[in-house]
Amino acid sequence: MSKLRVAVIGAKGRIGSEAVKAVEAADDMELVAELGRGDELETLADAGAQVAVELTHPDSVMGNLDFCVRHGIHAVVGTTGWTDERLARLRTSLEASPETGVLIAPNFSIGAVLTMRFAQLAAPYFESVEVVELHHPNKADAPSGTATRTAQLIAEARREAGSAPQPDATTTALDGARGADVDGVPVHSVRLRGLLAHQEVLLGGEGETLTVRHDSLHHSSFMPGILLGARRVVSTPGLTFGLEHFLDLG
Ligand SMILES: NC(=O)c1ccc[n+]([C@@H]2O[C@H](COP(=O)([O-])OP(=O)(O)OC[C@H]3O[C@@H](n4cnc5c(N)ncnc54)[C@H](O)[C@@H]3O)[C@@H](O)[C@H]2O)c1
Ligand SMILES: O=C(O)C1=N[C@H](C(=O)O)CCC1
Repeated sequence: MSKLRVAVIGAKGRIGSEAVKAVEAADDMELVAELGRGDELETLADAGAQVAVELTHPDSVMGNLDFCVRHGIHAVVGTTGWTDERLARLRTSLEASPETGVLIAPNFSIGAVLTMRFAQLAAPYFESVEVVELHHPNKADAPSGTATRTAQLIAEARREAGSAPQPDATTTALDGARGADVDGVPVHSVRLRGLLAHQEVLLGGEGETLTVRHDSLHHSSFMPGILLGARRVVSTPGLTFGLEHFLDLG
């Protein structure tokens, strides 16, 4: 069977360099291009890439995806900073290339995907829910893509269950003290040397609390998700948001 021809954009970065090694080590894949900042995107087409793994920066991702979609190159995207407006632009460009698939995964680690699912399940059963995400200080965006998605899923679950607004008697607060408001869920961002990517979802009810915590301790935690994404995206046209759609979580 022929190998899947995979390119990595952002190949010299923290996660990109790990992705290069993971693709090289995968028996069913061939690494056909490694692009860094300033490299010509035409290289992707010249190399015959079927899938581009996009791991760059929120300022770069839209241009890179625009090229991929226009050239029918499927994409697996880990870069964060997604807004409704950006997603709408991407959906519009995909309409002109209906056979192309793009997977955007706020987090490729199975533990983080499960954290999101557990939080979503638990959220309607507790009065209070807050998200704390903790990352290395070189991260460009806050809150993290994972925390933003987690908060959105929590808010959706609470809306569907008809949950009351969260109790919060705060009338005086320093700017930022109560975190960012994502769909009514407070999200707090910590940036600390020594950390990689961590998240806690704190849930509180009468006389009890529940904490769901996930820690990515090494970039290798993201690799099985990236490889799975590359294998699946080639037969999944259109936009898929979240790795959970490629996992059988029941
Ligand atoms: N979804 C996930 O599971 C996951 C996990 C880790 C990181 N990330 C995200 O991936 C992105 C990269 O993270 P990082 O920690 O590796 O950052 P990084 O700064 O270490 O690496 C990014 C690399 O991309 C390069 N780059 C920037 N613009 C480019 C362009 N136009 N073309 C080619 N290369 C370009 C940079 O020079 C750099 O080498 C961030 O958005 C981060 O949040 C996602
Ligand atoms: O290191 C990063 O940057 C990460 N970004 C993603 C996010 O914003 O959620 C995933 C975890 C690592």
